[in-house]
Amino acid sequence: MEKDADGFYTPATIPSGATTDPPASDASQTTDLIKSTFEVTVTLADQQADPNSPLFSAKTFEELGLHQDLLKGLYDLGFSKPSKIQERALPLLLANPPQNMIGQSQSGTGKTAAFVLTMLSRVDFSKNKTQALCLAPSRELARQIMSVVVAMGKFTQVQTEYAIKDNLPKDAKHITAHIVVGTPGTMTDLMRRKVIDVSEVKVFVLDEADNMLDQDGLGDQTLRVKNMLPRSHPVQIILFSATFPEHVRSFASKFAPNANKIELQQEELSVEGIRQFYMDCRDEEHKYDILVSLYQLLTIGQSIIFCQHRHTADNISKRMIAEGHKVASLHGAKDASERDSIIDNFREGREKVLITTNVIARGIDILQVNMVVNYDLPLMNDRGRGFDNDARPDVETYIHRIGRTGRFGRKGISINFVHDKKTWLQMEQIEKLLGKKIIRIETNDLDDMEEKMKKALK
Ligand SMILES: Nc1ncnc2c1ncn2[C@@H]1O[C@H](COP(=O)(O)OP(=O)(O)OP(=O)(O)O)[C@@H](O)[C@H]1O
Repeated sequence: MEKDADGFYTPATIPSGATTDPPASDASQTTDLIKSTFEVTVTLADQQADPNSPLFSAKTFEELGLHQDLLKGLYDLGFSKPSKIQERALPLLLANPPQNMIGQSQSGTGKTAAFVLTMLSRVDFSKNKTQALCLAPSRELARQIMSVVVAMGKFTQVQTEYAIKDNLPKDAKHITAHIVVGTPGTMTDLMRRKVIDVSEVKVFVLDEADNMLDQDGLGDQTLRVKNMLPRSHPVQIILFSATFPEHVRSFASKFAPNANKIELQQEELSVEGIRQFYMDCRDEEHKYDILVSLYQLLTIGQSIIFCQHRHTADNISKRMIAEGHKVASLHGAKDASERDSIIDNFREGREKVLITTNVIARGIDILQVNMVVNYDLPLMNDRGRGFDNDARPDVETYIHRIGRTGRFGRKGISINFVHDKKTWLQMEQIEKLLGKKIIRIETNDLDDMEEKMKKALK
C-alpha cells in the first residue's frame, strides 16, 4: 500500500521493499502527476542521504529492531529509509524495560510512524484488551493517525477503535480493541463509563503534546486521562511535537518522568523547504480582495487559509462561493459528520482550497498542500485567554500552520497577510524568533507574485 497523492492510504503501486530510486522508465510517466511524483522521489533520496537533513538516517528500518510484520507494513507504504527522528527515537522507544520519551522534530518529518510503530510493537495481539491509547487535539488528526495505525499494522492482527465524538453508538458497552485513538474529552468519557478497560494499557501517546499539556489548550482533560491509567504496572508515556515552548517543558517532564529527550534548537524549528512571504494589505477588506486575486495560484496545488475566528472562515468562504469560486470551510462549530466529509473531500483533492481556523493547524498531513495563507496571524489569545489588544503572536501555532505544507522534504509556500502596524509588528516578532527571513510580495503585481511563488516551489 502507498499513500496516493490524495491522502489516506490506498492499494500499492510500489512493490514491497521499494527503494527511493527513480522508478524504471515507463511510457506512462509522461503525465504531469507522475512526473512530479518522480521528482519528489529523486529529491527525497538526495535529502535522505544528506546528514544535515531531518530526513537523514544512517540506518535501515531493519536495524531499528522492528518486527517482520511491521517492516512489511512500512515497505508496503513505500517507506524505504527512516528519517532522523525515526532512527533516533525508535531504538529508545522499543527498548526494554520501556522508557518514557519526549520527542521533538520539525513538522512533516515522520513523528507519527515513530509512535505508531511503538504502539504496534508493544501490543500482544493474542489478548483482546486495550493496550495502547493515543490522544490528539482534533478529530481530524485522530482519524489521520488511525489511518497510519491501520496501514502500518496491515500485516498484524491489530484491532482499533476511535474515541472521538459521535463515533460509537450511545449504548456501546465495551471496547476490546488493542489500540484506541481519540480526543481527550471523548477518551475521558469512555474511560469513566468503563467502556474502555484500561487495566492492561501499556503505552500512552500524546501527539502534539505541547498543545495537549498546555493549560490554555487541552491540559486539564489530558491530565484526567492520565490519572485514570492503571497504577499496578508502569505505562510508557510518549510525547511528540514539533514544538515544546518553555512554559510546557517542565510540565512535560513531570508528565513523562525520566523521559529520554530528543530536542531541537530554536534555529532548527523551521523547515527548509517552506518559503515564507508576506503581503502588505491596506485594511481588512483589502485582505479579502487579495485572497480572491490569489485564487488561481491557490488552486495550482492545494491550499489552506487560516483565520483567527470561525465566523471569518465562514464569511470569506460564503463570499468567495457567491462570487463563483470553489472553496470549503472547516471549523469546530460544524458537526462531526460534516467535519469528516469536508476534510475527506479536501484530502482526496475534490476541494482545493480549505478555509479554516486553528482546528487543523496541527498534524494534518496532505502532501499536495503547497500553499498556506495566514489570513490572520495566530495570536496567543486564540488559545482561549479572551481578547487582548496587545496580543503576542503565537509562534508555535505559526510553525504548525505553515508546516501543513513542505511535508517530508517537499516544497511549500506560506503567505502572511498584514494590514496595519500592529499585525506588521506581530509578524516581525515571528520573523525574529524563527530567524528566517519573511519576504515581501507586492499586492499589486500579480505577475511578480506568480513568478516568486513558482520559483519557491521548484
Ligand atoms: N521514513 C519515511 N519514508 C518516507 N515517507 C515518510 C517516512 N516517514 C514519514 N513519511 C511521510 O512523511 C509525511 C509526514 O509524516 P508525519 O505526518 O508523521 O509528520 P510529523 O512529523 O508528525 O509532522 P507534524 O509535526 O506536522 O505532525 C507523511 O506523509 C508520512 O507518510
